[in-house]
Amino acid sequence: MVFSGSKNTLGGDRAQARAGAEPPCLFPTHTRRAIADRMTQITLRRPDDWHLHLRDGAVLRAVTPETARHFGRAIIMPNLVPPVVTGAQAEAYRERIRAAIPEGSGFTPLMTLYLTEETDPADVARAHAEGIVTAVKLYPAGATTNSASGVRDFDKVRPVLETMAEHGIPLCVHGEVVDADIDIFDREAVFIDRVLDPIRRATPGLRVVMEHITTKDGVDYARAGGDTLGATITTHHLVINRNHILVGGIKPHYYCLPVAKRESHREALVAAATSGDASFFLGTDSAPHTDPNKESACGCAGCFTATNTLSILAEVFEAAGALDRLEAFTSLNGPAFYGLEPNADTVTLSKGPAVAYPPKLQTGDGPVTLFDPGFPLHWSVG
Ligand SMILES: NC(=O)N[C@@H](CC(=O)O)C(=O)O
Ligand SMILES: [Zn+2]
Ligand SMILES: [Zn+2]
Repeated sequence: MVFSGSKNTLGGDRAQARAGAEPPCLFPTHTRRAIADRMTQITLRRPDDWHLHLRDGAVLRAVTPETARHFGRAIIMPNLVPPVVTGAQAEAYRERIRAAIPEGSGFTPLMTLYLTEETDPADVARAHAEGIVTAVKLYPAGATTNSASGVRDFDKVRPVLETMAEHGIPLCVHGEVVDADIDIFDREAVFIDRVLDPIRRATPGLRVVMEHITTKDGVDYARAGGDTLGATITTHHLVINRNHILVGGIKPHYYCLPVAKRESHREALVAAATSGDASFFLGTDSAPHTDPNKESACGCAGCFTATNTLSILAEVFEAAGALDRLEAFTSLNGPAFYGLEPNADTVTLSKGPAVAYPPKLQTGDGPVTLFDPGFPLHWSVG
C-alpha cells in the first residue's frame, strides 16, 4: 500500500493526535500543505470481494458493473433459484456473469457450488480441477435467502467435505442454526459450538471460511482457528448495530442475515477488520433485492453495498486510525487464504468533499436501494 505521504508521517501524526499535541510547525506553510494533501490519498492493491451476490437476469446485468468498477475478483454466491449445484451449472452461470462485465474491465468471477445432501464429491473435485469452481457454499436449510435446498443432516455431506479437504477446496459457511427455539441473535454463536466446531474436528485439514461474521464469538473463534480458518466481514456489519434496524421505526434496508447484533459485537468486528490479522478479509455480502421485496410485510434479507463499499470502508478505517491496514483487509488477506496472488494493479482512494452516490440503482426488475451508512463519505475511488 502506498500512502501519498510516508507511513511514518501518518504514524507520527497519529501519535501526536493520541497525545493531544499540536503538530510542530517546523515547515513553511506550502510544505505543510503539501504534506496534508499527500495524506488524503491512499493507493491499495486492487481489492477483492470474497462474498458477493450477483443474482441473474436483469439484476445481474445492473449490479455486475458496480462490483467490476472497483474489484479485481469476487467469490460469487450460488443461491439462485434454482441454486447452482453442479459444475456444469456453475460454468453456465459464469458465462452469464462474463457477458455482464463491462468491456475493458479485468474483473474475474470466482464461482462456488451450493452444497446439497445430493452433491456428488466427484463433480466438485472435477469442477475445481478444471478451474470452474473455487469454493463450495454450505447453507443450513432455511437459514437465509434461497437456502431451502441447503443441508439438514450434516452427516450426509461428510464424503463431500472429505473430498474437499483432500483437494484443498475451501468451504464457505453461512454460520447460523435454524432451530425455532434458538433466538435469532444467538444463532451464530450456537452454530459455532454445535455445527462448525464438530465439522472442523471431524474433517481435519478442511479449509473453512466463516462468512459474514457478526459476533465477538465469531471473531474469537476465527482468530483462534489457525491457517485453515478464515472469516469474511461485511461492510454493513462494520457500520450498523441492531438499533439501526429497529429504533424509530423498522428499517428494511438495514435488515440482513445474519442480523446485525448489539454494539459491542460491531466493535469487535471493527477491531478484527482493522487489526491486520490475516484471518479476516472483506466479503461485502452485497445482496441486491428490489425495493418492493425489501419494503414489504415479509421483507427480504440483504444489504446492497457494492457501489459505495470502498468509500464506507475508508471512513471506518480512518475513524479507527487504521487506514494503513485497509489494504490487508480488502486486498491481501483474502488472496492469501485462497492461495492466490494479490491483484497486480491498484486503486487510489482520494479524500475530498462528500461524495454523492445515487440512493438507488435502477435495474430492469425495479430499483435497488444502496446501503446508507448514515454518515458522509469523503473518500472516492479512482
Ligand atoms: N445476507 C443476506 O441477508 N442475504 C443473502 C443471503 C446470505 O448471504 O445469507 C441474499 O442472498 O440475499
Ligand atoms: Zn449468508
Ligand atoms: Zn450472502
